[in-house]
Amino acid sequence: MQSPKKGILLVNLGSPKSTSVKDVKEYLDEFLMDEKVIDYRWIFRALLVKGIILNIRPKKSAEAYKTVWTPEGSPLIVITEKIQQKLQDRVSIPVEIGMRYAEPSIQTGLQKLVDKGVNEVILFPLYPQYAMSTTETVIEKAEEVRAKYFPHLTIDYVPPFYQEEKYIECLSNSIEKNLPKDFDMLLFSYHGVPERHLYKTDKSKTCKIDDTHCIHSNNALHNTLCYRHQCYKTTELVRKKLGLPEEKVMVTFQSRLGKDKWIEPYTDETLENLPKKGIKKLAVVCPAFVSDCLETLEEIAVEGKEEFLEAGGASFTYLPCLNDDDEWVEVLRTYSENQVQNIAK
Ligand SMILES: C=CC1=C(C)c2cc3[nH]c(cc4nc(cc5[nH]c(cc1n2)c(C)c5CCC(=O)O)C(CCC(=O)O)=C4C)c(C)c3C=C
Ligand SMILES: [Fe+2]
Ligand SMILES: [Fe+2]
Repeated sequence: MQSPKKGILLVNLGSPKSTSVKDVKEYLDEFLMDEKVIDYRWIFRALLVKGIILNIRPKKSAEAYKTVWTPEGSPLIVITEKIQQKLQDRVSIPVEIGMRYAEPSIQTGLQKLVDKGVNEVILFPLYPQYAMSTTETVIEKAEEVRAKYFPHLTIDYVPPFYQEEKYIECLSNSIEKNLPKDFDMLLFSYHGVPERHLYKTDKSKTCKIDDTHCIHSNNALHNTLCYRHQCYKTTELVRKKLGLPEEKVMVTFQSRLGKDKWIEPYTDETLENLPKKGIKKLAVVCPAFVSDCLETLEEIAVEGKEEFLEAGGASFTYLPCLNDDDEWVEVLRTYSENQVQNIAK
């Protein structure tokens, strides 16, 4: 038998190769044809994605990507690489990255680890909260790649860390560092998902009761797979850690696509309505994302700010994601270490 050699694979969502319409189209094709993202039967998904979305969206998305692109590439990839380097400096085993969509893919990342002699992988999906369109599709893809190309590899998955003590502490510290002294509300804007996705993964069959059930549920079967529950849980733990009153904190969901009902309240509608309710000084944080990306830098920090100020808001502060913050990298090291002892340098 081979002696075990461990390695870490950090997995994030992925970005297009470049901001060209062709590359954005190729990326969106792979992303939106994933049945865990658009969960229609293949024929209906293909009609919607290839027949409609890919004829309209790539041009608009490419323009949006151009506004956030850095000389080194997509912010999401560049930041994930920085996290990789910093984590590699702290552990004695190889660390690689893999993206669910586009390159460097999960297959590329696993191959790099295998080339370094790794036969036991700790795969870390960089999503604090579980969703069918994030954690679940990453695991499914990694298992597919493992079975096809690396049948002798063992993969351990780091579970969603939405309520883990060290993560909550780190997120709270980062918010505290960037939060202005004077603000009326701290808005937690999470990436949305179609409401139907919650029902699909809910083994307890209780999500359907209503939103408040999801938020306050103590049912472990429900809570481990309910994205809505986990977003509210992260928020509540951070709110308490920061000592903020309930009325100064709100949860919303951003980035919806298509005509289906997504989980509410929607970020864009809320940004328009808050000034009318006397909320003039707003701070916004996006904890579904560990690294800044198109959805935070363009949709929230630029578009969201504009919407809020045009609706009568006075100030809008976007609080950055954890990115390659040292305390966050240390949290990643600790959680990876929980899967395997003695990896610290
Ligand atoms: C953080 C968790 C994410 C969930 C949940 C999620 C669900 C989800 N997303 C789409 C559609 C799009 N998302 C897009 C970008 C995007 N999404 C996430 C994360 C989650 N998505 C990230 C980190 C990014 C940014 C990627 C980057 O390169 O910076 C896009 C592409 C951009 C655009 O055209 O607007 C789409 C489309 C669906 C349909 C969905 C749930 C079903
Ligand atoms: Fe998304
Ligand atoms: Fe739920």
